[in-house]
Amino acid sequence: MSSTSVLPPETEAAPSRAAASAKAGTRRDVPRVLSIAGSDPSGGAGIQADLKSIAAHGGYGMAAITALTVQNTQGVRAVHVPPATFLAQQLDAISDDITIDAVKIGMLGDAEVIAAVRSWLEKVRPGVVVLDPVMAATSGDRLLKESAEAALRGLLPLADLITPNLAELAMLLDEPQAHAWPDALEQGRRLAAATGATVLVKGGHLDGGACPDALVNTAGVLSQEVVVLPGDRIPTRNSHGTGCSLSSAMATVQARLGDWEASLRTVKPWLAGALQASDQLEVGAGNGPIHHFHHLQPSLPAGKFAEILRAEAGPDLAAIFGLDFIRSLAAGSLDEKQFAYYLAQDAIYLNGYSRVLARASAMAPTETEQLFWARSAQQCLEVESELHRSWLSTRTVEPCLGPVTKSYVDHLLAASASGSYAVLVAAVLPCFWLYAEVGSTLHGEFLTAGAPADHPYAAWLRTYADEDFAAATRRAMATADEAGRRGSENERAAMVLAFRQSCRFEVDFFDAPRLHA
Ligand SMILES: Nc1ncnc2c1ncn2[C@@H]1O[C@H](COP(=O)(O)OP(=O)(O)OP(=O)(O)O)[C@@H](O)[C@H]1O
Ligand SMILES: Cc1ncc(COP(=O)(O)O)c(N)n1
Repeated sequence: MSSTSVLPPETEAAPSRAAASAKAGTRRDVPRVLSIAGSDPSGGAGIQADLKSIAAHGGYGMAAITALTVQNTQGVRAVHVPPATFLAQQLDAISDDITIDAVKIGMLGDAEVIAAVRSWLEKVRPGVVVLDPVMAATSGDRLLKESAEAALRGLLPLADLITPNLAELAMLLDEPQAHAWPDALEQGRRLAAATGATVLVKGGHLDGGACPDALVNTAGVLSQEVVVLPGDRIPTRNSHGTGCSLSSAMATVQARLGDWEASLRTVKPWLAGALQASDQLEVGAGNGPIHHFHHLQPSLPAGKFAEILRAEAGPDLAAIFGLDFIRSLAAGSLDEKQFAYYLAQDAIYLNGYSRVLARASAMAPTETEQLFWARSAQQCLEVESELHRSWLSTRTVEPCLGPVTKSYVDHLLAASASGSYAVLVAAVLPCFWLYAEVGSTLHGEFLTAGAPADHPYAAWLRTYADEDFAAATRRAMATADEAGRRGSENERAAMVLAFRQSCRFEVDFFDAPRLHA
């Protein structure tokens, strides 16, 4: 974490329990997340938004209040900052007793509060620190005294992630505000270089229909120096508290995943859904709050989305069973050259598929799902090497990448770059599902025929009766069903499209030996 490198040696005191836990690389399914921020009694921003956002991402939320505001969706009427010593006591009371997996810092109000937070951070050194440098409310009212701006700048190197909007970014650098996205990214780079922290540059205040966000770093914690996540602007006035909600969600998800990119890829679609569903809340006449728990209102019952996918796959499954390759494999009359081509392409495909599943693991919202995809990715590589060791070692076949294999893997890689975990899960599903269906049908036919030992493909057909693979398939289907139920209409439509394209590739994959062997 960045604070390790910027803290002066004398502050490197005995690490707290929290720091020890972070150093050990502990990832928590239910992270304990502390928000240090101001109170918004109307519930849309500040501490109240943070606690909802932390809970929405499965964290255990805690709150130390820096300031009380008198505000609603239309504006801020007054601000009261209690003594900073009292805040310091609250912070100590929490860290004396509780291991803190992540901290989100929001409204700080004045320089005394900043000093109290600073000395607590230096003492406790939590594993994840997200700093949202709140200066003003959406309404324009100030939430940080101008005289405290220098103190806020001094706090930045203690953060792992800083999440300024365009105005805050400019203030922190003492530069004019950027209005074009490339200029904002340049400023993000300068802030990252000056602080050693990763910077989340937010496009919420850009003009136009796009609403991108980007992670910028200099410390090599991202896959690239700048990772941009594009996004469409959702036409709503209800943006009160988006910055608060985003930063506390990032703190929570980061404490679980330990990967800023994966965290943003999880949080950004959630935030878009929360903005999209904000109208349902009907709170206030000004800039209303977002719907933090929109994703907990599945519009489909359990199993329904899987049923929809099953219906979508029907024609492709029928097409597979009608293919010469499948019929002659079942009958034992398949040309050996075609079978060898199929095996070689399968090995190449599995290698690409494994990489895509590893990406699903990186994007998974829970550790359980992360583990499932990681195990599946590993199993692909094991099956690939088994293909080489036993099935391909006795055959002479050109190990070249066939056109269908290439297109199929390219399609999966595109889905993995879509930014949507749900779409990726839908895209990888047919390789589990259709393969399992084909396998169990062929295996059943083989058994019905008395499992003839002289069948030239008897050994291969027997591999189809794998209960572990059937269990993994059920798991992948349940994950897709869950992602579909929780997703928006648009996301479900994108899932169905990605799923159907993969089904089509499954058909083509089984037909490829006839055309290309
Ligand atoms: N209309 C919108 N449609 C989609 N995403 C949006 C919209 N407005 C803001 N966002 C997203 O909300 C997050 C907060 O961005 P913004 O630049 O508005 O920060 P902020 O000003 O700190 O937030 P706040 O509006 O709460 O003060 C970003 O992820 C941004 O992309
Ligand atoms: C206590 C508090 N903290 C932060 C904000 C900023 O949120 P927004 O810019 O969305 O109004 C706020 N309005 N109130």
